[in-house]
Amino acid sequence: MLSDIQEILYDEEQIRHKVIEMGRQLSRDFKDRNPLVICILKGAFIFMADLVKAMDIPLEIDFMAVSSYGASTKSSGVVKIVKDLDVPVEGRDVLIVEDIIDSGLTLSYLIDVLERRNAKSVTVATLFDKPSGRTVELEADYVGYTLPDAFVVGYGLDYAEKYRNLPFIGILKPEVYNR
Ligand SMILES: O=P(O)(O)OC[C@H]1O[C@H](OP(=O)(O)OP(=O)(O)O)[C@H](O)[C@@H]1O
Ligand code: HPA
Ligand SMILES: [Mg+2]
Repeated sequence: MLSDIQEILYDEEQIRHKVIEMGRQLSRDFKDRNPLVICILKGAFIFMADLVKAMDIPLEIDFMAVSSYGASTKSSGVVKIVKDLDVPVEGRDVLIVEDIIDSGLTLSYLIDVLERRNAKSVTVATLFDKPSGRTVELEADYVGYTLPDAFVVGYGLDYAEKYRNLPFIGILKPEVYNR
C-alpha cells in the first residue's frame, strides 16, 4: 500500500490539527443553529467523524452517498445519489461535509438538490480543495488544504475503493492507475 504512494502531502498529525481548528471555527459559526451536518459518503467518512468530535455544540448528523468516479481518476460527469438523506432539510441550516472538491460537479449538484428542498442555508466544509480540477465554478465556505493537480488518496479518499484507510493524504503513483 505505502509503496503505491509517491509523496505524503499531509500526515496524520497535521490533519488532526487542521480538523480541530475547523471544528472550533464551525462551533462558533453554528452556535445556537442546531445544524444538520451531512456527510457525503463514502469519501468524507473519516473527516466527518473527526470534525463532529471537534464541534462542541448541539447538532444532528445524516448521510448521503453519491458517486461519480467509480474506478477512474476522472469524474464520469454523472453524479448518482446512491443513498439519500433520512430526514427533511426544509428550514434547516445544512452543513455539507466533503473530503475533496475537484471538478466541483458533485457539490454543485448537491447544493442544487438541497436548495430545491428548501434548506434555510447550505454551507460547505471541505478538507481538501483542488482548484485546478474545476469544470464548474464553485467555492467552499471552509477549506482545510489546497492541493496540487494530482490524484490523491488516503484519509477517506480512494482509487477504485482502495487506500481509504491510509491515515494521511498522499499522491498516488500514476503507474498504479496507468497499469
Ligand atoms: O468535485 P468532484 O470532481 O465531483 O469530486 C469530488 C467528489 O468525488 C469523490 O467522490 P466519489 O464519486 O469518488 O465517491 P466516493 O466518495 O464514494 O469515493 C469525493 O469524495 C467527492 O465527493
Ligand atoms: O484526487 C482525488 N482522489 C480521490 N478521489 C477523488 N475524487 C475527486 N478527486 C479525487
Ligand atoms: Mg471515490
